[in-house]
Amino acid sequence: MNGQDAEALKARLPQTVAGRTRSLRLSDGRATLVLDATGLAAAAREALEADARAALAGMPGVADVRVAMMADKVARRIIAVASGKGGVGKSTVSANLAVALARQGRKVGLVDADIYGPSQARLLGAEGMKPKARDSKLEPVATAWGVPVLSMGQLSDPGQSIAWRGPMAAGALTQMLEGHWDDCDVLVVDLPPGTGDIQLTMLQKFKPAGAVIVSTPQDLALIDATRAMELFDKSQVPVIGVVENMAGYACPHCGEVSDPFGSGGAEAVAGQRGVPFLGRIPLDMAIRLESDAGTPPAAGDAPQGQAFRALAQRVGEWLDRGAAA
Ligand SMILES: Nc1ncnc2c1ncn2[C@@H]1O[C@H](COP(=O)(O)OP(=O)(O)OP(=O)(O)O)[C@@H](O)[C@H]1O
Repeated sequence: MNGQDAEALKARLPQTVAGRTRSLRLSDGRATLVLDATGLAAAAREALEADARAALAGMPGVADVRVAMMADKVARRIIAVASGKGGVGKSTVSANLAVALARQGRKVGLVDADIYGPSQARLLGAEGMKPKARDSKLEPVATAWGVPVLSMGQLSDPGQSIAWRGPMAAGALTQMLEGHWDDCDVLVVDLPPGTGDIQLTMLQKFKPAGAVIVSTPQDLALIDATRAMELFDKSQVPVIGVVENMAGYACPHCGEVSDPFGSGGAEAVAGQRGVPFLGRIPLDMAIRLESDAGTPPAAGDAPQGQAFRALAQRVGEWLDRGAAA
């Protein structure tokens, strides 16, 4: 082994590789390089490794190249799904976004923080399953879709109406977010509508990496969506974009598409605020029926899952851009 030779090789590495080099050894013509891939998305990691191999292979005294990649534990990123108004389909979007992101091969968990109507256990077919506690932390409930879930609904008995007041709700949110999420690197959080205590706890204690805003095309929903965006802006949480739900209704009998709530409003609002428009999800009977049955449309390949898969594609690209930055 020759330390000086290794130093000479290191000096000739391109800057992108040198900046991530943890160690480089040269022994009997074999260069062994350890790279720090912390925070890099898969494609960026592969590109880094290819650059390193190409650079070392052409250097004097190198007959063989070994590259090892290591990464510090990547911080878990929270995606908050929010709306200004109730009933716009925020829970449906959260569940399907989480399932579609998991289908991309990501480790995704779902937190249902909707104190007014926790519905994630039903949407993911995990109704009646109670999380256990281990080392005084909650163990998320596994679902058939590879997305573990913790929900406000699981923390109270079914049918028991709980008046979650501020501190109690904030405590429950904290318990859920501090659960055993193990290898989940993305947590989708279904927030209650509006701008109340849960939102404040979320923003102050567990700052989300970004927020997805759900709105229907109605004017009223759009005004409220703008308010929700302002809250995230004030807290310097980037708005990943706006989704328009229940846009366009295809009549199951004649196929004619109508727009019961108007159309295009969410895209216009996104444009005004300079945030991306993430797409339209049609008002589709199949979405409601599958959601009620606990089989999220995004888990299948039928057309009613398409808009959710497209949404997850855009959110996934946003996550990868953040990871590579
Ligand atoms: N694109 C859609 N097509 C058809 N039905 C939908 C669609 N999106 C949501 N729904 C239905 O609308 C109802 C309300 O949706 P959801 O519970 O997701 O809304 P929410 O915004 O989370 O409501 P809340 O604020 O009450 O929690 C549900 O019955 C759901 O199945």
